[in-house]
Amino acid sequence: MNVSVDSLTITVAGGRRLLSDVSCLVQPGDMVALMGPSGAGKTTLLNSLVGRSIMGSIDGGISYNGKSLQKVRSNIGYVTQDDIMYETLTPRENLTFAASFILPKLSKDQQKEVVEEVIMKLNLAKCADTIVGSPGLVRGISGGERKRTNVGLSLIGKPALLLLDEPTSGLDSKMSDSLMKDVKTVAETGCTCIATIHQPSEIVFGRFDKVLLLASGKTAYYGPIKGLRDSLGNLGFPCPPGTPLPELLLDVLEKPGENVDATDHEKKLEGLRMLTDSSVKDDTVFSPGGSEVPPARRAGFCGQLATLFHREVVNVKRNKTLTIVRAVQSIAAALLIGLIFVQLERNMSSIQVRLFASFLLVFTQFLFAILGVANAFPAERAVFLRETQDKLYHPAAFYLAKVAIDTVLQSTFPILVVAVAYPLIGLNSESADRVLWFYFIMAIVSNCGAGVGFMVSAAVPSVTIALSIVPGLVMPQLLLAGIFIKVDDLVQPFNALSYVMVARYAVQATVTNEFACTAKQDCDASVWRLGDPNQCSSSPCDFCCTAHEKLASGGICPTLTCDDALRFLAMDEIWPRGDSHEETIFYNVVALLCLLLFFRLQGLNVLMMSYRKATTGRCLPCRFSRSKSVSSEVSV
Ligand SMILES: Nc1ncnc2c1ncn2[C@@H]1O[C@H](COP(=O)(O)OP(=O)(O)OP(=O)(O)O)[C@@H](O)[C@H]1O
Repeated sequence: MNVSVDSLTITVAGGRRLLSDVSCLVQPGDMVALMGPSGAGKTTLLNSLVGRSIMGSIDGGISYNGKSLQKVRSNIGYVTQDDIMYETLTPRENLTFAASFILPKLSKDQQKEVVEEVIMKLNLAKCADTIVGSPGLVRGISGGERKRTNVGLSLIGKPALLLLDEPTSGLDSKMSDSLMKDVKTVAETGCTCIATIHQPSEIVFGRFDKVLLLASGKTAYYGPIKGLRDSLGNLGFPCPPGTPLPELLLDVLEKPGENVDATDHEKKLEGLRMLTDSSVKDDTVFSPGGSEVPPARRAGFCGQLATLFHREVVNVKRNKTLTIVRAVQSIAAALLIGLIFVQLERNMSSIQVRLFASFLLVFTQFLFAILGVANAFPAERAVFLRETQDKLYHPAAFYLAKVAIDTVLQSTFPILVVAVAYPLIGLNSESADRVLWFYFIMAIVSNCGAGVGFMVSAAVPSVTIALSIVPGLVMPQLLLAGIFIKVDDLVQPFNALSYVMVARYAVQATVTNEFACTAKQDCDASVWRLGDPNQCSSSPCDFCCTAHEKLASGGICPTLTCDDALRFLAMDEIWPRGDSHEETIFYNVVALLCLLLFFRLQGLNVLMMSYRKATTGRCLPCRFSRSKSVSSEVSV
């Protein structure tokens, strides 16, 4: 692909110019090194070339075979500086999933052939079936192999333009040379390659055809590398024999030392710029050209969804430890709560204790779910942002696949909790309905926790930030659930806030479920309200009084039936409430489902905002943005 950068100027707020009148023409098959001192504008230029988030006004433009970026975006491969990929998958699996997104028209066998070709081209055969791993955490492939896999992900679609951001950073000289040799092989197939590079060795530098030198956002030189050492010598720059050319170039761009005449140095730099100008202004070179590049087709929404779903299943299977930890956590919490509240008596004091036990079970599910997601998603967020910026799939497809698998997982853990804690505590098991309702409420709470966790972790870039936000979201659930103070007695705005608390509806539903008993025929209130506390255990009523309780209540047991218990807990004044226990449970479950839907939709909203922010520098779509600044995607 032919890339023509024409007087590109990027100005950010405050009038600072990141790039100033940068021009160059890169021909198909050229391998160009983008060099300059730190802060010279290399990354800014590379980001502009791929339309990544740049806040500022852009003058001039970039065309690709004479076309705009939008028309050719899918033909551009961008290798980010960080090797962002699924660490639980092998290089072959990462490449295979990429092929499913990028080459949907090809059969599975043809996609496999492309993957194998990339593996061969990048010398990945030896490590193709080893887990990528995470440096310092999970042993996996080497740094160089990760880097090559990262390059491979961009090569799957056979891009016509390959942009690499510091591909050799973190690699030793041997690995760097081996990688750039591989990139050269790609360039030789006609792919235009542009790479930012920091102090390459002479051998690595020699693999490039041209160099674009930037200094303070301006072009210092653009042209062939061959003969450059002689040109520098002719211009009067000192070129001691044996000094590597990249080092010489960076020295040339550095501010002159005290012993050097600044005007003379500036004159020499101008001479270097003149060399550039002669090649850029050459009409024959600047004419739009390059072979026609057909736009690469991406998979449709359903195809994306199927691949993402498959990848998520594999990812969850590989991340077994996380799932096991969450399961063990659920069982341990259920066991602990079950043993603390073991086999509650059916006396008055147990009424309040049943409320606490139900709340604790609900609360721990919420907490585990929110923490689990907030801990795990930020690592995936980086992959999501890279892949959506490369237009591999729509953010909604990613979210749907993720939510589908997550819903199954989040609904599984409460089974363990109910199986362990319910019989241990001796909660209402009058009928199977009671147990099923309890499980259903726990499952929704767990999903709500995951929904909130997702909203947080989709918004922020790191686990640390996500985890520091979580307590702020969990505390209100604890305080406004109606456990410590009845929700009706809460002062404003806490009362209003309690209407959006998962814990409020979960407690109301589980407590109503617990005290939804069938009235006992043999319970004669007139007898048992004044009855002998010593016979408490033989009371035919739902609840009886101990001697202390009777004494404290003035010699009368106020609570005998399940309905009395609900009145005692002020559950007869809750909102929402139906005419029967079943209706009340149902309405509270509907409220929980509404909250769940809200969290899940907000999760998608936050994910879309993160995607837009990474792509265009704005959170809102263009039609909602009042900003006058132009993003690279719009103007380039
Ligand atoms: N959005 C922005 N607003 C203001 N200044 C910015 C913005 N983005 C980048 N800069 C500044 O622009 C200059 C060029 O940044 P850039 O990242 O392109 O440099 P670089 O040549 O890639 O540097 P390095 O080699 O250190 O990565 C830097 O001084 C940077 O601080």
